[in-house]
Amino acid sequence: MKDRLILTFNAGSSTIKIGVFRESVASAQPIAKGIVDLRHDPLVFRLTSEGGLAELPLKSKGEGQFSGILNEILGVLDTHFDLSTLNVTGHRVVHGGDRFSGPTRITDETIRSIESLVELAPLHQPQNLRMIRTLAALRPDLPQTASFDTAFHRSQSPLVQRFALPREWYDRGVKRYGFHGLSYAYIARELTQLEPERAGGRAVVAHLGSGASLCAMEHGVSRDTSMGFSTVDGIPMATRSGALDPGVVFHLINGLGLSARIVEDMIYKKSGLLGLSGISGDSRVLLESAEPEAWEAIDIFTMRIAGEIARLAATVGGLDTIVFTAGIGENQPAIRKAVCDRLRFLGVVVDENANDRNAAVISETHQPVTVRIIATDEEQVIADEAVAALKWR
Ligand SMILES: Nc1ncnc2c1ncn2[C@@H]1O[C@H](COP(=O)(O)OP(=O)(O)O)[C@@H](O)[C@H]1O
Ligand SMILES: CC(=O)OP(=O)(O)O
Ligand SMILES: [Mg+2]
Repeated sequence: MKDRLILTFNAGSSTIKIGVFRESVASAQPIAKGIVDLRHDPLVFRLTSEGGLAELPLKSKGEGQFSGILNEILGVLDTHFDLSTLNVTGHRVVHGGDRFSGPTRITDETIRSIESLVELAPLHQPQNLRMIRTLAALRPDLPQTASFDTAFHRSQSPLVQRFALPREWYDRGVKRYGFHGLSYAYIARELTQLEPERAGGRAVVAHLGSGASLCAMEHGVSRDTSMGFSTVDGIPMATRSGALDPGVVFHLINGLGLSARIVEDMIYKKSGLLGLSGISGDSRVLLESAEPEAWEAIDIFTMRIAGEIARLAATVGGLDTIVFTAGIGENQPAIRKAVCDRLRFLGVVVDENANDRNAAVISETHQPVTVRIIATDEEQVIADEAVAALKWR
């Protein structure tokens, strides 16, 4: 049988990640990965495959030229793989609202539903849609599927999903949805492989990337999460504030007369590590910096993460496992240690040697809480879901 290829697109707040997979009976087999960091100028497409790493400069500039970027990426991929054998393209779509509790094949009608959720995820949803539309224009006969970040959290109870607002708003969709679900689904799968009996038991997973959130799981099932209605809730991130007293927003808009758009832009794009440090939203830069503001930003970040882990442990009635994942979680020992040191009172004790080596288990043996590092793979989940969604029809 001729190879059938699957392409995945994951447009996050700062990067576009691409996966190339071969369809197989068991699951999608990865054959290449690519990334474009939208913060870089000029843009470079870094493609890793069996042949090694290729760094390919792109002509299109910045986020404004999204279709151009996508066109160039497809051109590059076509020279490496035979895209005529492409069977399906799977997309990460950040917000699925109440409508989508699992992956779906994309139709004009699903596009309209995804579009109606743009306001709820302004950093992501428009990019996800542009990807889908550009591909539909370039390859109208190619099936496309959507995998939703919100879907994994549909197992949460109304106790967790409700805001303490008048009840009618919940019925009108104003509730806590949660995000990074594709990453959490992957980690839940890995925990099940590692511990088939209990899948980590009562676990808190810390997905720390440019966007960052935490998820409390019981045996691999989502029970609570730090991101709520939108991707700005929870802990501070690279450029997002995280949870903020709504009184601050009223003050800025009603008291100081700033426009809602300016305040929104500040909260999503100029706050978090970037706003606190005044230097960078990239934790790698802050950890290298000698400026006190850089260290204060990191201290606030790790304190808020530890606080959220303690809250999430209360939702699931204790803590057996912490998992660190995504760019920061997988690669930055200093941040993991600072978080864990604040959680000693819960039985979290880090083995510094293991932590410095980014080992798979970084807690000391015979401690109540196992602390793990697991590299996440949203692309694998998108590819597997794409194959499944095609079969359902
Ligand atoms: N070795 C590393 N490689 C990539 N990112 C890293 C590394 N160490 C720390 N990071 C942090 O992780 C962030 C990217 O994480 P990632 O999970 O790829 O995020 P996203 O999907 O939101 O773009 C970067 O902004 C950076 O601050
Ligand atoms: C939901 C979200 O914040 O995604 P990302 O981390 O990819 O920006
Ligand atoms: Mg991401």
